[in-house]
Amino acid sequence: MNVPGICAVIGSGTMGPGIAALLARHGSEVRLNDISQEALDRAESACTAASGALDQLGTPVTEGGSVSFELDAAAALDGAELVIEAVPEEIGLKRRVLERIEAAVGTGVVIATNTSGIPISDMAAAMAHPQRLVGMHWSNPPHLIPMIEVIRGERTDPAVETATVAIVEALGYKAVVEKEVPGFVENRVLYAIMRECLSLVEQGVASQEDIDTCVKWGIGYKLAVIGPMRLLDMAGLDIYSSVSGYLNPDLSDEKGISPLVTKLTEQNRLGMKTEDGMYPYAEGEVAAKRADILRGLVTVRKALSEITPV
Ligand SMILES: NC(=O)c1ccc[n+]([C@@H]2O[C@H](COP(=O)([O-])OP(=O)(O)OC[C@H]3O[C@@H](n4cnc5c(N)ncnc54)[C@H](O)[C@@H]3O)[C@@H](O)[C@H]2O)c1
Ligand SMILES: Cc1ncc(C=O)c(C(=O)O)c1O
Repeated sequence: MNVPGICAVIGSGTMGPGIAALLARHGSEVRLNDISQEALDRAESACTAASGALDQLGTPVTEGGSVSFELDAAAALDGAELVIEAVPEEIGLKRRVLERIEAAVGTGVVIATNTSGIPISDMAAAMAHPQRLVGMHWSNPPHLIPMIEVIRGERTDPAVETATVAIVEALGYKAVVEKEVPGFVENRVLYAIMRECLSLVEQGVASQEDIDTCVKWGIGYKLAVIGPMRLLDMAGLDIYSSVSGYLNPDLSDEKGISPLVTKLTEQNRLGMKTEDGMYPYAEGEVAAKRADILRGLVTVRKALSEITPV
């Protein structure tokens, strides 16, 4: 299976531009749509930056690829063979957008949602043809993280799941096929880590800088090479039993949103997008940090590819 010739990406915030840039790199004519002209203007430079990162990575260019920026959803959807929905994580909004998408495209078109973890069946509830909705959960930044979760809802046609896996593989990425649970696999694991880290900061156990250092060098580096299930074998299951016996009852089981995150969000301190969040950012620092992160991810991915080809 090749990457579809015409793709529409609906929503061009954090995720849309990187997704579009990767599809275009693989030869697709991509229409990136948003309701905000400002978001589309920002998306143009984000696509250029994503394309630069793909150059650094050495991802070959397939002839015929392009990205166009469309305020008009109907124009973006016209002739699309694959539609990827990437609007904000709000089920009511996603349902409305999906209804509009399915009214504009043929019944054979795969409609994928990049939801971070809303069950696909919940989103498909209002669709006339729910068999073509599939979860296609990209990881941020989507043009560099070479793994996509593919999630079938109760009414997703198995052929749509198979076609989505084939598209992921045609992009040179790994597909992880899952049953639907809230958060899917990646965010269940990531949010378990983040819940514990936030709780440790809130309790004053360590500074957030030291927690970042501990996770990057102590856990992140190791897990990138071996994965948690293999790490159990490396550590010894007897050790895991002893430690988890006293540790699990002490871990955070916070059911709500972290009080620290709630406070910052109420102050509109949302992170890099508002140039203030867990960390403050001086003028120009966000662009520099983003460039450092992209450079770091390219370097690490090249190194990891030598031991585990994608
Ligand atoms: N940010 C991440 O790290 C990340 C990673 C993986 C998945 N996701 C998921 O991807 C989706 C998008 O996330 P994001 O971070 O890119 O969000 P975002 O808020 O950065 O961007 C969403 C964009 O959608 C636009 N939009 C809103 N309504 C629209 C409509 N009706 N039609 C077209 N565009 C519309 C907004 O103007 C905005 O530019 C969410 O479901 C999110 O949970 C996010
Ligand atoms: C905080 C956070 N939440 C969701 C996602 C993905 O759905 C990511 C990510 O991909 O990095 C994330 O960092």
